[in-house]
Amino acid sequence: MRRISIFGVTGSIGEQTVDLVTRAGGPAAFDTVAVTGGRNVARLAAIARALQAEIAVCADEALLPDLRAALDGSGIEAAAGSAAIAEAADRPADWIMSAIVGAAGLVPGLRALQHGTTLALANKESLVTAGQLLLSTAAEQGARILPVDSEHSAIFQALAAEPMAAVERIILTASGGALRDWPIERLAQATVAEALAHPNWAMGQRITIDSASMFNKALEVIETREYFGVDPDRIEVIIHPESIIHSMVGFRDGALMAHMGAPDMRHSIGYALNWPDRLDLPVRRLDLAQLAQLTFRAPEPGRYPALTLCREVMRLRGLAGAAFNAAKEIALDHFLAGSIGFMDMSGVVEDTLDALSSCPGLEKPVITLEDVLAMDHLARVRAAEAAGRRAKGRG
Ligand SMILES: NC(=O)C1=CN([C@@H]2O[C@H](COP(=O)(O)OP(=O)(O)OC[C@H]3O[C@@H](n4cnc5c(N)ncnc54)[C@H](OP(=O)(O)O)[C@@H]3O)[C@@H](O)[C@H]2O)C=CC1
Ligand SMILES: CC(=O)[C@@H](O)[C@H](O)COP(=O)(O)O
Ligand SMILES: [Mn+2]
Repeated sequence: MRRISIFGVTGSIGEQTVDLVTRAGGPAAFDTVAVTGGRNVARLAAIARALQAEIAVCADEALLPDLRAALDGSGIEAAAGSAAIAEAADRPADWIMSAIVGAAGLVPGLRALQHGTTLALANKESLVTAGQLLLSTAAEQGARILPVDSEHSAIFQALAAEPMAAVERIILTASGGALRDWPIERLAQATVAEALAHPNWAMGQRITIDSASMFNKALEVIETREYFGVDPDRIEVIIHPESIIHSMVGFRDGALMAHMGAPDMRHSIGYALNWPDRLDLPVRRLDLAQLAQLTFRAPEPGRYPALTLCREVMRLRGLAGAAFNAAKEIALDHFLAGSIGFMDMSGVVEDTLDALSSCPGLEKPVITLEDVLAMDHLARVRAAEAAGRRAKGRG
């Protein structure tokens, strides 16, 4: 039986992975090694019991007594803290779902690859912060990274029978997010609740706000560059409000191959879970006559400064991705806390990249985990300062 672990099991991607594992038969179909969560220990323990996991780990050390109590009598081990989450990735497994949100997902994913484990990667932040490191580790260990992000799963599937030499361009589709039809001058006033009203996808809070600002798409452009090794000039973004086409690959003969389906992450999660096979999945089938039309429009740069910023990050490479992601995470924390406005998020990221521009190592060609973690820390400090200045300016 295949041994699997699910990191970030209590989140949106984690729960959808549990749904598919459960539909496949749960403990009768998979040996679950580790499940990890952040703070929701009641749900973490319930999933661990249902899947009969060996160990459940929560990120918050203060919640270990609660997790132990919730697992009492089950025989399932309990642990807590980021080191314990990383150690859970050392436990032998065949397949690991990486669905922790943010840069916290990097170390467990890297540890899994160091053991040669197949990594189903939803945590795009790992590729943005340390793409070279993840890919070189996977290559050294003969481990496979299977993309779970819907766009990258779509591209991966379109490329299954084609060499990269045949690729002319990659077109990432974007819904445009909750505020796509707002007048640009109103965006600065957008509230958290307004930015959370995603038109098509039900996702975690952070990625949903990132979708509205298109920081999500900016991360995905970098993710595409890292994962598929394509030149940034060959990566395009198009707004496709229906989110039916999940991305497209353009080939040198002019053909465009589009991956279509209902906006349901269980497709790309299930594809990665069953790969290299294609098995039945419980996703809605498209009724094209009912859909009738698919529409597209170019993103306006003034509405989505993140899409411009990611181009500079790709020009710099090295540790710029780690700085960009960390600054974005801090800017998002401040927006969620109400201390800065919606459009200040891109301002904070831009200020942080400017403040770090003379930093030795930003363009370092070969990066280590220590380099990445140091840059992540420094960028968080600079971004907090930048957010503080903007908060004062508002007050
Ligand atoms: N949701 C989606 O449809 C998509 C998501 N992704 C990517 O997948 C990843 C997960 O997204 P999503 O499921 O939406 O996020 P959620 O916020 O729904 O879930 C995040 C998960 O990570 C856990 N977590 C939070 N902080 C930490 C931490 N510091 N250390 C360890 N675990 C932590 C949470 O635990 P708890 O809740 O218990 O606190 C939860 O299990 C992200 O990288 C996102 O960009 C990509 C494409 C689509
Ligand atoms: C489902 C998924 O992969 C998300 O990353 C999605 O891309 C979010 O939607 P938009 O970023 O297109 O709004
Ligand atoms: Mn995506």
